[in-house]
Amino acid sequence: METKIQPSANVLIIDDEQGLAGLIARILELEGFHLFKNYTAREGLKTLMLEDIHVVISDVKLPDINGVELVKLIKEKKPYIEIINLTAHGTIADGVQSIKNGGFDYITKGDDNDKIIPLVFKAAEKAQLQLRVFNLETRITGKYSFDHILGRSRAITEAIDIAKKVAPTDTTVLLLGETGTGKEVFAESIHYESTRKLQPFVAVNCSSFPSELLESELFGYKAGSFTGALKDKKGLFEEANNGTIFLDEVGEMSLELQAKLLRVLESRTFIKIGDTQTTKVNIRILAATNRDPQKEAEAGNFRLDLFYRLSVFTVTLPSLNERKADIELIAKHYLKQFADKVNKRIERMSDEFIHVLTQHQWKGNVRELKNVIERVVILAEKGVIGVDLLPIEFRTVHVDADALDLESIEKQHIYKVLNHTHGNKTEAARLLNIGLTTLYRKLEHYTIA
Ligand SMILES: Nc1ncnc2c1ncn2[C@@H]1O[C@H](COP(=O)(O)OP(=O)(O)OP(=O)(O)O)[C@@H](O)[C@H]1O
Repeated sequence: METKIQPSANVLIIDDEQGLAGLIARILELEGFHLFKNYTAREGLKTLMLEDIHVVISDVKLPDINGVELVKLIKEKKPYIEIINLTAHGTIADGVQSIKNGGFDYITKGDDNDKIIPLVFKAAEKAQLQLRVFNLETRITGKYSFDHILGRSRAITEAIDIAKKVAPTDTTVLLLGETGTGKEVFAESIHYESTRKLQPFVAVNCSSFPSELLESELFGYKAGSFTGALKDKKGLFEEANNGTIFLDEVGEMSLELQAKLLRVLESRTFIKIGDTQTTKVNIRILAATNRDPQKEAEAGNFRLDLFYRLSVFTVTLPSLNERKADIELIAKHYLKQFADKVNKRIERMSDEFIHVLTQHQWKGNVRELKNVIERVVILAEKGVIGVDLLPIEFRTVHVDADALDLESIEKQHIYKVLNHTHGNKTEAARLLNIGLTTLYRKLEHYTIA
């Protein structure tokens, strides 16, 4: 069967070695693909944000993030992109994990060179189709609108209502909330429900760059302004022109950079590194922090004037512990999503499972819950999800005031010790000063998995 691609299919190669990657790039260019190349996962993720990439070919061994893990990160952000991992000879496990993480396929370096062209054609065709569907969904049904934010509790619906009101305006919004509470999800929804929705949405995590690098990322530079600045480079503020820029972890910016950000907020102008003139942009600024900005300002880590500018309109997102009523609904949603993804038939979660989820202290909020459900779906072998699939730290015993008989206390104590050893039974038996077989017998007796 003949595979057809649009001449504009974009392929990003992420590899810190020149050899094979260079060769693949040349071959693919001859086939009509448009090539992008980065040496680290971090640079690659940035390219993905700015360009309409269809296929990523990534080495597994990258200097910053493992290429197999990168598959997950890319799929989370841009599910329509197809990823092919380059694995080393004899590391089949990496290839298998890559596909489990949502990768399109993998290629063993050196062995599979003849496979690469047909594979990239197939991946590009699939990705282009997916991108078309994605764009339609996004623009027509508003997939990134507030409707996909999960939760019916008062705490979250109030936050949604406030954010919906500010979305169509051009006002700067500061999103506050613990890690994993959905600040980026809210920022996206605000953008996609604004008049700028067909323009770029650029998200920058300010904590993932050292200060000087963040400055050049945000503002760009002129050729010759420092060693290595071979040609002019646009910064992210310029890339986001006419659209929205989301500055995540804004509280992590250095004080010097905060002063420059203040200028952008006040006049929508900035000076590129090495430039003598100002550049003007038309952007909406959304920012987020999981710190208390007032306290940070008082401690001298956050400029007070910047804080006032950013907090013209704040939206505070509730932690998951403050909206426990939503836990079951969110868990169900992700259970279905992950089960569909791996083609598993899962009927329901047991009552005990839901109870344990509701009792848990969710430090990582929705992100943590989502990860737990993904793990549970991978491990599930039956249609009903039980607590035995949860990590050990979830299976703490809730002390019932009436249950003070010796057996209950022994059960609680075993749980506690297992928690302490992160599930390591040999270590737990040693601490309990009993034999391993005895521990197993007790675990079976008390139905502790
Ligand atoms: N209300 C929600 N409904 C559905 N999914 C959510 C919700 N809140 C968060 N998530 C999911 O949880 C994960 C983390 O969300 P997000 O990145 O928006 O959090 P964050 O507050 O920006 O975290 P951080 O401060 O660590 O950057 C994402 O996968 C997101 O899809």
